[in-house]
Amino acid sequence: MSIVVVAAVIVSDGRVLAAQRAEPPALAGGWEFPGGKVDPGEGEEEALLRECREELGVEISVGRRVGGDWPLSPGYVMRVWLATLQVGTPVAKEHLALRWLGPDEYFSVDWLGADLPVMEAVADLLGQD
Ligand SMILES: Nc1nc2c([nH]c(=O)n2[C@H]2C[C@H](O)[C@@H](COP(=O)(O)OP(=O)(O)OP(=O)(O)O)O2)c(=O)[nH]1
Repeated sequence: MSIVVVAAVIVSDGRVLAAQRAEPPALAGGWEFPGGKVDPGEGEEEALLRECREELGVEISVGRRVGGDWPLSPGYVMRVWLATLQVGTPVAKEHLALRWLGPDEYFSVDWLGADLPVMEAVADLLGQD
């Protein structure tokens, strides 16, 4: 069984939230979607809510799933959901920086390798709205 990493694509006013990793050194500086590993005994949606609270200080509503299992390093998969803000404004508690990316900026940050295809799928999904 792979370890599951959950990630939220928070969409607000047509922009998506990107977060710049602070660690580990191999990933620091790269951009990702907020999230993290599901704890033992924890549900995936529960983990997503917890990570957004811990990392951004916000409450989110979880929307539709983006794709299936996105490959990370061996033994890890990432599952991704669209989300909207319910309470609060995101603050970078654990990231180096946050950026809201409009449609013309989706590919303007240095996404982690695993995240580039996710951003492409998100662009397709949001472009259909
Ligand atoms: N959260 C997140 N992690 C990603 C993304 N893309 C990507 O390759 N990863 C990788 C980086 C990490 O190796 C792993 C997620 O681990 P994490 O460090 O964010 O998880 P966590 O908050 O539970 O961390 P910890 O408790 O182990 O410190 O997945 C992404 O978009 N979001």
